[in-house]
Amino acid sequence: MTGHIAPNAPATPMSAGQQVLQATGLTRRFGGLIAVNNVSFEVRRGEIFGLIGPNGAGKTTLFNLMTGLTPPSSGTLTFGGKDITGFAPHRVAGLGIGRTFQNIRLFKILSALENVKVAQHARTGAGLLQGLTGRDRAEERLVDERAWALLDLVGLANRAGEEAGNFSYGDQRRLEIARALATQPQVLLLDEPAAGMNTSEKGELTGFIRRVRDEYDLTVMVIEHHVPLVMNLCDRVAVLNFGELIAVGDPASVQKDPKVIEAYLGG
Ligand SMILES: Nc1ncnc2c1ncn2[C@@H]1O[C@H](COP(=O)(O)OP(=O)(O)OP(=O)(O)O)[C@@H](O)[C@H]1O
Repeated sequence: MTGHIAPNAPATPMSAGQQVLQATGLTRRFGGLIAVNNVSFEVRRGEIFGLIGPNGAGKTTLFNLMTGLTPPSSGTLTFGGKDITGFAPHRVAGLGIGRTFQNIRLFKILSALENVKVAQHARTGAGLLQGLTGRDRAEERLVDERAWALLDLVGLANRAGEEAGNFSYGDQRRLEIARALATQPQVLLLDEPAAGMNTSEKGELTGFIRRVRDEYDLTVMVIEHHVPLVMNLCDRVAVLNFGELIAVGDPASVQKDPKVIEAYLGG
């Protein structure tokens, strides 16, 4: 593939299986509600790490804590051994943690290609206008080449000129992933990537996420309600319930855990 984007170089080189992210006692209160309660876990380099739990369990809040969108009430988060607790979203993104959102956040009136290009310029510090007009020709050519490569990866290169708002949910979610990859992450956080997808799109998602992980040398965290997909896709799964982490482990053991069955999976 041409125009492959090298992932961010970590501050300290990390090898497969080594811890990339570490949450220690992460807690977030909203008034009297504890949305995330003293959560500790680690994510290892190269793994696909699932996050499941009932509605309102705190999954998206945990992603928001990990990407700087919401500051924690207490606890710490390290990335590649560096303490990033309380860092603003642009700093977290700049260090190499990219994400997609549960509610799709594409620029609906921009084309697929423009959406990816804007994200690349956001990474290089240029604003939206510069993102669309470019700063110099050499850089613009590189940005263009990378954007096409990303659209190719997510299967949308033949629709590069179409407005994002016209795409199906499944295509919009794939475009969001291309846009997140344009920020050159080492870790990619996917918030409900299968939401709104039809059965065949869901069926293709596992292979697609694995391919993206392999091709871009990523670590992936994924929130997903579709249990068969999570169990098939993930190397390890964490389960939240009322803000608390009630289980972490490989899919088979998590599925058998009585606490998880009672809270989420049902009898
Ligand atoms: N900004 C906020 N202000 C107040 N309460 C919030 C805020 N964000 C989240 N909450 C509350 O925190 C709890 C956890 O919400 P969160 O969205 O993280 O859960 P979730 O597991 O992602 O749910 P879902 O599966 O439905 O998306 C919920 O009770 C929610 O209402």
